[in-house]
Amino acid sequence: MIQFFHVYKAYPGDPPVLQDINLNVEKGEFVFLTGPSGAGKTTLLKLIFCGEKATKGQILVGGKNIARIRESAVPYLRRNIGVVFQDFKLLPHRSVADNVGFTLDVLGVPRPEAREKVLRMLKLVGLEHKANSLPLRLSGGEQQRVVIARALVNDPTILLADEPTGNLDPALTVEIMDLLTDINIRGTTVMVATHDATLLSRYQKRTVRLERGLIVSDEDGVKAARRMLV
Ligand SMILES: Nc1ncnc2c1ncn2[C@@H]1O[C@H](COP(=O)(O)OP(=O)(O)OP(=O)(O)O)[C@@H](O)[C@H]1O
Repeated sequence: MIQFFHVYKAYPGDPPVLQDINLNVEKGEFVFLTGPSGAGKTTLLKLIFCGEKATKGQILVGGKNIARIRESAVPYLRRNIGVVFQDFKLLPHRSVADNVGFTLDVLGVPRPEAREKVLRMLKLVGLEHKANSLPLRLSGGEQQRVVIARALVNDPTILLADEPTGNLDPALTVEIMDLLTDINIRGTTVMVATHDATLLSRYQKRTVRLERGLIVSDEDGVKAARRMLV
């Protein structure tokens, strides 16, 4: 589903942010991406949805080489990828339903069909009763669930989440992680960047660790959780 072959990313004048990344994520997998601040987690996720371009190497997403993709083809790629990033904020003056349905509006999906999809997504994240509320009237955890519903409304095959529980207390963290696990069980390939060790040991998923732009380990869930305990 997602394959990296000898991928490098460097910004002009700086040492590489990612170096010789080789990674294979199968359809339906759940993968944690971890490592210290500045290790390159966000950058790696951005490469997958063409938020950044690789300097060198090949990246296949659903079999397509996206390192060489034309600018005009990027929106088509993104239809298959849901993104939960801190910098993609909710529109404060639009209702929860409008926020979730925004992409469908842009894509020209007919209103009744869009409405049905939005309600299905809000139900999935347990917020159908908040469809007409404004985002700021919701708790932090509820807002994050709206962000997840927005990322999923177009039925993407891949969900990328960058520190999705970053600002949440432990109870809400569990709520969001359970939701992501549920989405994964339904068939979506999920990648989550986090430096929260509690998440890694609690959820026991495949864990790829980055340090200074290099993959230093790639372990299945049980092994990764065991390592967290020593
Ligand atoms: N647009 C940019 N221009 C120059 N350097 C950048 C740019 N974006 C990221 N970097 C650098 O790339 C490195 C990796 O950043 P990245 O955000 O991917 O790390 P991260 O592991 O996600 O960190 P954090 O956990 O703090 O979010 C950092 O040193 C950062 O300063």
